[in-house]
Amino acid sequence: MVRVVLTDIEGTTSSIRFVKEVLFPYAAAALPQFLADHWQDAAVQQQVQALRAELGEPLADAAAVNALLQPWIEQDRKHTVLKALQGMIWDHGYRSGAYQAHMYEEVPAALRRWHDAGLPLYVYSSGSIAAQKLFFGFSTAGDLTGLFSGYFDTTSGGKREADSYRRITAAIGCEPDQILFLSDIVEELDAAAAAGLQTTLLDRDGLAPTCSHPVVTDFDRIALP
Ligand SMILES: CSCCC(=O)C(=O)COP(=O)(O)O
Ligand SMILES: [Mg+2]
Repeated sequence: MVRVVLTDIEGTTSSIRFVKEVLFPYAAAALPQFLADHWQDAAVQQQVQALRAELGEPLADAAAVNALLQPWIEQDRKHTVLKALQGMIWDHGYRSGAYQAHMYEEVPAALRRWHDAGLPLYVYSSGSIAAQKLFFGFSTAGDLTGLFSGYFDTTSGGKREADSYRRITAAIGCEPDQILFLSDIVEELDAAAAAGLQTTLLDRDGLAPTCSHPVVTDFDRIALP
């Protein structure tokens, strides 16, 4: 019996295209100036320190960090530090009205329906928790953050690792098989299933590979209220 819904964002609630063609280019263009302007900020220095500790590189100035991260944006690296910095940069874009986060048409009503039926809703995305809150706060369907009970990002672990789903299950405080995880990536669903979660693949383009998970094209085809 499903008691909790845990959803991915990119390719699941929202189009991959919005993330890759709007958010990532905005972050890439703004990153050099953002790092220069906010180099002394504690939140930025915390991320730079994490990079130095991981890579053993001096990363002495904003230009060095920018040179490191630009290829990571290009490669869509799901690195926690990159995701944290992207979230800080997107804040300005959302608040200035440069863009709104895309939602597939049926998603807001389905989320509201599930929420109103008493199902707690959670997000698990590679985007930072701050970026997730912005995403649902400034969406094409308005502010949807009131529908969610919590958010998880890669500080809980990578989305293709079963242990991440075990940590999330413990944080939510229910049995694993009471959680339905929604994603467009088979490897993420495989990891969730290995941790005992129920799973459903969102196949937005009808191109999904054969897999062991239930497959639907949109949220209205998920067997929930
Ligand atoms: C919610 S922030 C924008 C999306 C993002 O940066 C990202 O990496 C999306 O990854 P997901 O795990 O939602 O596929
Ligand atoms: Mg996804």
